[in-house]
Amino acid sequence: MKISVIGCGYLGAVHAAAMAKLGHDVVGVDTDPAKVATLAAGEAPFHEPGLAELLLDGVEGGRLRFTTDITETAGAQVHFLAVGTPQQADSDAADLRFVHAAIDALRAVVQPGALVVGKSTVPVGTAADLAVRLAETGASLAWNPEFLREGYAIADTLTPDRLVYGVTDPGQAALLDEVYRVAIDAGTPRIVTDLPTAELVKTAANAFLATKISFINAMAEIAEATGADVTTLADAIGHDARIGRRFLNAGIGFGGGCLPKDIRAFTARAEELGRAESVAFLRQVDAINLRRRERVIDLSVELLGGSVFQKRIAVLGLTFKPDSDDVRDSPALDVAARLHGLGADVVATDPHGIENSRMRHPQLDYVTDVEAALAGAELAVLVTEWDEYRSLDAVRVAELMGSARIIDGRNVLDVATWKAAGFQYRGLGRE
Ligand SMILES: NC(=O)c1ccc[n+]([C@@H]2O[C@H](COP(=O)([O-])OP(=O)(O)OC[C@H]3O[C@@H](n4cnc5c(N)ncnc54)[C@H](O)[C@@H]3O)[C@@H](O)[C@H]2O)c1
Ligand SMILES: O=c1ccn([C@@H]2O[C@H](COP(=O)(O)OP(=O)(O)O[C@H]3O[C@H](CO)[C@@H](O)[C@H](O)[C@H]3O)[C@@H](O)[C@H]2O)c(=O)[nH]1
Repeated sequence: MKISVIGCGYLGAVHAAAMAKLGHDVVGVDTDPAKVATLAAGEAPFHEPGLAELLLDGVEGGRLRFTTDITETAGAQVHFLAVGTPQQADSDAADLRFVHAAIDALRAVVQPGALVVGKSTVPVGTAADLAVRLAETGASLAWNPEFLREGYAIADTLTPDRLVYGVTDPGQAALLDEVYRVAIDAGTPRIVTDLPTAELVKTAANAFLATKISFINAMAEIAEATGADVTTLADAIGHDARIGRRFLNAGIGFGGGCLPKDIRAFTARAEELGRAESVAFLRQVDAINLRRRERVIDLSVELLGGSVFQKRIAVLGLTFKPDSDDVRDSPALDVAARLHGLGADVVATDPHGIENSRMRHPQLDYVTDVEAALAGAELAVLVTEWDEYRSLDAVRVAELMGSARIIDGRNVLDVATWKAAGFQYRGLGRE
């Protein structure tokens, strides 16, 4: 099938490459010429395991190309919309200007009978507005929200947990079944519903995930006040299948290009709908999450005897999670910048996040080698749980550092081992 993908950032690049892998004839469109040049060369513009191989395979196989010219999408039967929906600069609401620009551009080229399929995360009600804007073209609109996780994006796209179609007629669902034939034949559950439900499924899923993380981080705050251990607590409640252990890892909290902005946009949309109280708890979810970053700063001050000023601190991790180079709303980068702001001599390291961090915070010192970051540091702060930081040898780290102090901002180190190596250890909600 001929498919176009409008917007080839994180979601769009992965989706285009995956659609080509499924045998479709795919053209990806983006307004950023540098990104298009990279993608057209079969290279990944960001770090995502497996993406580069998939892109190269598609481009060399002739099933995948990229362009800045939207008129090249004219023959497509299905146009996926994957442009960004960031938080507005001056409010919590989603900025829909890229969605509107893409729909306006598509209006001029889309053929009657074609299907435009929204994948971006949008406030509930957006799709119905867009359908009206498209009506005169003879094309129709469906919504097919995306649930991929960075770091697992390829597998999540090729073999998703579920497919959700928001449609206005059964023919749209049949066409989407053809797009996802491989997953459908493999038994992937598929939920066919209306436009607002499909939009809301996505928003609700991210709100739930964020709430689960803030719930365990709230328990971490109580654990800190009582000497309880939040990791043991998570293990214990997680054995209850109704609760489940996943997404109960306490630490410095959630970041990234999705959960933080999506819960804020949901709150803003609920206010517009006159339903502010229904999701008022999401303000608490956000506040708990941001307080965990403060906690790392407070612990740093405490461990360093009352001030971080001119103290050398090694910050291990910059990305919002491992296996990604994404530093959008990253708690790790935020902690590094705040410590620097307090006058600490911060040396930050990350396997893949330095380039993107430097663009946002050029004032920080970055080193690629973790041992170089640790050398002579008075405090180490582990804030992204990359495997190479989880597996650090405590005795070797103690030798490298001037003094053995560590904050485990992701609760991934073995407390007994680090204490045995002489460390003053602080986790979040434990020890
Ligand atoms: N990143 C994820 O893991 C993920 C997962 C699920 C859903 N989402 C949602 O998908 C959407 C995209 O997220 P992202 O992380 O890929 O964002 P992104 O910022 O990485 O990518 C957006 C891309 O759209 C391009 N663009 C903007 N306007 C355009 C236009 N008019 N025509 C063509 N291209 C245009 C930009 O140049 C950019 O490359 C958001 O709504 C996000 O919430 C993202
Ligand atoms: O127990 C946990 C689990 C996650 N996190 C943090 O939560 C954030 C988000 O993690 P994750 O959800 O794995 O990353 P994303 O790639 O942002 O994926 C989320 O956002 C996407 C965009 O909407 C959705 O498609 C995904 O389903 C949803 O999981 C990261 O900072 C993690 O460190 C925790 O602090 N504790």
